[in-house]
Amino acid sequence: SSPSSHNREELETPITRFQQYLRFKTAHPNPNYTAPVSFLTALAKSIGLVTQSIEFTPNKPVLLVTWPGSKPSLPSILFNSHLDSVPAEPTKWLHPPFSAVHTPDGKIFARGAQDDKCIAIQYLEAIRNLKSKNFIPTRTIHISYVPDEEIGGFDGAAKFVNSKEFRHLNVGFALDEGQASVNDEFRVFFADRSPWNLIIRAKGKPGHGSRMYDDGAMENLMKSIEIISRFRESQFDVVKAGKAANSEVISVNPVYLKAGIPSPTGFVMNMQPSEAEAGFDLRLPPTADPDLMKKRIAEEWVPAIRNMTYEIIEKGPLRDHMGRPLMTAVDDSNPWWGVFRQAIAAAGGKLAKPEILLSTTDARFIRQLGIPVFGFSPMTNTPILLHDHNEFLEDTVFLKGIEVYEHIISSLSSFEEVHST
Ligand code: MET
Ligand SMILES: [Zn+2]
Ligand SMILES: [Zn+2]
Repeated sequence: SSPSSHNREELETPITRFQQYLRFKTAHPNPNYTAPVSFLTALAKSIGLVTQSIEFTPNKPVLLVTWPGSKPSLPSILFNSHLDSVPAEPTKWLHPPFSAVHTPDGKIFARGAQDDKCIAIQYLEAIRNLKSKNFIPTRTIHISYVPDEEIGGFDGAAKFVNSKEFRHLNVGFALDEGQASVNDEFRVFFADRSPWNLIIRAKGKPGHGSRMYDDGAMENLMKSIEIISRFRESQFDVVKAGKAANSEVISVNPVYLKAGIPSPTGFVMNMQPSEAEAGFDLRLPPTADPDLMKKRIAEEWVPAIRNMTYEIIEKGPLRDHMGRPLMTAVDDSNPWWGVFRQAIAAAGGKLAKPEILLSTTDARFIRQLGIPVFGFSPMTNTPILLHDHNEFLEDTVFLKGIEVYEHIISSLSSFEEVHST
């Protein structure tokens, strides 16, 4: 090869490959999927892995990377990550969010550094290292890179897991993204909370801004907001009293308000509008009763007598194919739990008590099939910055994660005792 390409190879490291992947503009509402899929395909091929790109929705590819095992009849292990990112507000960042600046103190700044482009590259780098140590997997290892997780996954993971292609993978156990840990213990997640979007629309009597009267649209909406705030406080109090983790209660947060009569300078100030709308992000832990929640919304939060309508958009399943809450067992009934725990120990890591994830991932679609899944992103001593400004990951944490996945991949793929799921 030419001297310049030789130099380039020497300059390429796991960190620079991570930076390259971070630079693709994968933020919604217009994520670029083509470029990162080409990049990952080339990277996987350079390691000697098999790749396949499938479009279940036009222009929304799922990239599947495979390392065949020596006993391909055994259920396989799947490592999932999503290609897309949430948007970033560049003016509020120290470094441009898609520049992947590596600072002298070792931080790599980028939207997606934690959520979840780190694991995308770590999976491949771990396999590269295992291959160079001549490790032969027993079970087949698959990596999936899916689109649209951040907007619900319906054109991504949801379609993928319900495809014949997915059935043919014969997945016995899967890992998906987790969340950073602020201390030195790795966190592992056995369930997600399920997201609901609640939209409340109020109608009411319009009138002069100076008048106080009943049944105005704003008045009606504000009453709902007050009642919802009290529910929010009751849930938060349980957390503050130390009786439950944040992820074990029902959260509800207002995410938008829409009302008022626009004027060239802002809003008309002396008119009470006849329509008002508010949007809420709700998250239900797997133990929550969805019917009770719906009754509460209908009877307490948005009673029809107050001239309001509402819409609940359930963004994903709450129960599996057997009607059970979507939770992966973290005891001896799940043999993968022991294998996973031992792999973390072998990597010199400490594991925190298994948790429910505060937010939501594509893992819920895989769990719905009855396949055990853990959420796991190896980031210790790291502030939790997903969806925040100045998202970063430290180089040493990223590199340690590769080592952790080497242990995980080798342990899981060598585990032979479970012959069916
Ligand atoms: C609304 S589906 C999940 C999207 C994103 N991962 C979240 O937790 O908000
Ligand atoms: Zn994510
Ligand atoms: Zn996210």
